[in-house]
Amino acid sequence: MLRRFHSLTGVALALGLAVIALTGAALSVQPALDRLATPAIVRGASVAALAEAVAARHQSIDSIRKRPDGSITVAFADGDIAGVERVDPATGMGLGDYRASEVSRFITNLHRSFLAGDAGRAAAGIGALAMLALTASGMVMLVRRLGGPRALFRPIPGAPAQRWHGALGRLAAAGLLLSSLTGLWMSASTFGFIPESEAAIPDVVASAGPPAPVGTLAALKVADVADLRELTFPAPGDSTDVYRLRSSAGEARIDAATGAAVAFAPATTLDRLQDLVRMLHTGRGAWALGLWLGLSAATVPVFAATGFLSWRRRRAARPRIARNVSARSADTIILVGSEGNSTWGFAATLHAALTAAGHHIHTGDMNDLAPVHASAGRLLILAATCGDGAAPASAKNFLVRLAALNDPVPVALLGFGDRNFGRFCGFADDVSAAIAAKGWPQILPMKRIDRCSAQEFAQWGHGLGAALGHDLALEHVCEPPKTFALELVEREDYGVAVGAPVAILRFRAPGTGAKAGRLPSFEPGDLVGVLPPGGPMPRFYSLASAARDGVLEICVRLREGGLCSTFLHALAPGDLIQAFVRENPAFRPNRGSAPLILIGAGAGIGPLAGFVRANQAGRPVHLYWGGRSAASDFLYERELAQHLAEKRLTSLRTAFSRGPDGGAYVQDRIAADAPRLRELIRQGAQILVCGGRDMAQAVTHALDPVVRPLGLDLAILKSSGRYVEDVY
Ligand SMILES: Cc1cc2nc3c(=O)[nH]c(=O)nc-3n(C[C@H](O)[C@H](O)[C@H](O)COP(=O)(O)O)c2cc1C
Repeated sequence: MLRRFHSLTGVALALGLAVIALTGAALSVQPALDRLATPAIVRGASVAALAEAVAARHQSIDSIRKRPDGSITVAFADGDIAGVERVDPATGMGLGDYRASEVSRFITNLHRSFLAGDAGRAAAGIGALAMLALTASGMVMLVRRLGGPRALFRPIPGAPAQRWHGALGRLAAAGLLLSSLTGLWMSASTFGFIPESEAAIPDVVASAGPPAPVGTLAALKVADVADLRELTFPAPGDSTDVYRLRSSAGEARIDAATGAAVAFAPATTLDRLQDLVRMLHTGRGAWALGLWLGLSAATVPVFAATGFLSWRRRRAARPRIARNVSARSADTIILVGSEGNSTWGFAATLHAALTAAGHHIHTGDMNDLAPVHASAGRLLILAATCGDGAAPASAKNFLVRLAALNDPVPVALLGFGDRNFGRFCGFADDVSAAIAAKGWPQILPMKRIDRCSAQEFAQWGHGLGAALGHDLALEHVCEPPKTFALELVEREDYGVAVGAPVAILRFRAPGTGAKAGRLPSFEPGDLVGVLPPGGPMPRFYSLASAARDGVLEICVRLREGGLCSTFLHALAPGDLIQAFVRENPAFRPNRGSAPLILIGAGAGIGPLAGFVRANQAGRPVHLYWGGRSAASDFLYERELAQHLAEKRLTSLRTAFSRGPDGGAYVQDRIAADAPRLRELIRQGAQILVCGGRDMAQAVTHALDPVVRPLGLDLAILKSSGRYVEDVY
């Protein structure tokens, strides 16, 4: 709901908001430029002295004014010549004619009203309201996505556009909130929604005596130029007229003969508030604030672009759900937990079949679970599993939200997973346990779907139909992922002598010269899905290279009876495969310069070697890796030696299970290095683990006593993104 509002409002108003923000950013530079161009006003100079100095140079003075840019101007008449000049606030010396900048006036009008009068002013006001709502909703979404306010400064997962959108949001939110709130106030004030100041100054009668020199008037002697807004002189020759002094303290009438303040209306709280809001919006009188607001505003076009790209990407990746009614009017809610979107395809099929059977269906992310869903008759949850039994992206907050719900709803839960993983449908199991603990009624027992099986899905559909009292035929046709061709250009073979063949395979896009294809964008740790001939389901491998390396590199262990690994191991240079890339932002080094501890075994070294290769900043990187035999399967041996020499890799600890000294495992090296590792973790190190499940488990056992003395445990490190795994 919130995301829908944020996306649609952002997409609809992007252009208008970009105009307001860019003109605002341009205007924000003005206070800093003014500060450089205008002599500073030093507290302590009296208005009387300034007026006297100015009066000495002109026959008649209309007014002395402090402009919003901080300059002091004088409107004068010398015989037939009338004009406005800038003066030095300290001496009253003339600094030349005052002329407002046409450019600045144009930009101001564009900013305030799109050059379209009152209608434009109203549109600008609506723009300020939209900016406020977008900033607030964006921050709420980011906090939810990262797992709470304390996690707000964690690395943001997702595609580059999404990451930029969130990261800029964190930087610019405070400035944008301030600008939009104050802008909204000023708009409301323009249209009379905020009452005018009620302070009224009483009518006065002047003493009508001979006017005294302006420099001698007592009430002007105690008025400071720093507080001056405007001093209007009495009309020449009219002895009943008075001086009118507007200052930050209020408005006064001053007798031209006696110099006494004959009337005074102090500034009201509303006046002061108006002044404060204007200063906070424009930065006038606070140039550093102005620049900060301007920088925040300048990010808005980048927001518009990255937001639009993320929105288009989401729309393109997910099947369209036709006739998706609002949650409030639905009798059935379908919630989807998906990382790679295939579960969304199943949800679309289920949505269409139930709608055709006469139901009113609302389908959304599992993350969107809300109290309003309890008013629907039933909840159907389709939950995929990613990582090692972990929640997929669109379901990361589900369990927390579920815990906060009280009203029971009948539920049917369908898990999507792959039997080859250790925790088959592990996340759906967690959801099932949480629902059982709440005591919510179950429409059907939980079912697990292996590798997107359309038959198993259809069977579940029959069961659901029976529970609902009508037929339900779920005929789902799995959309094959869009693949591209890759050509093997190089392979290195290891481990044959120790009975564990592993190959490093390097691919590039086929074609040469002008016909050369381009690799899609990817980073080490992302996944490549390979479709083996005759196998409908892709097999995923972690990438050891980045697209900028010019090759797509993977490390593949030959598995007995493994369709895909057998296929890949049989490839010769020049052979083609069909593949697609899937981002895996959860398994990446955090940004920054904190040390990295990379731990892996066997083919798990692939992405770790990629992280080392990508370390151009000389960040401390420590690699722990386990193989079978140094002579047979020391993967990347030469490359790692070079990285050590180039300081891309700080240290390398290897363990070989068939070593001459009886053999050791990577967890043994960790245990032996406990003090060093503890110090690195104390310095904020991030740990990235890649390899088989057993190795990963042994590593957690070895690391636990390392981190405990620091008052940490692996769950804490995991929740803050400092312990991440890619386990298979
Ligand atoms: C990186 C990765 C990790 C996975 N981990 C598991 C797992 O731990 N348990 C499981 O049953 N399935 C696992 N799977 C399989 C997915 O759950 C399965 O392919 C599912 O259909 C994906 O649905 P989605 O495309 O909607 O995300 C994993 C898939 C990938 C790509």
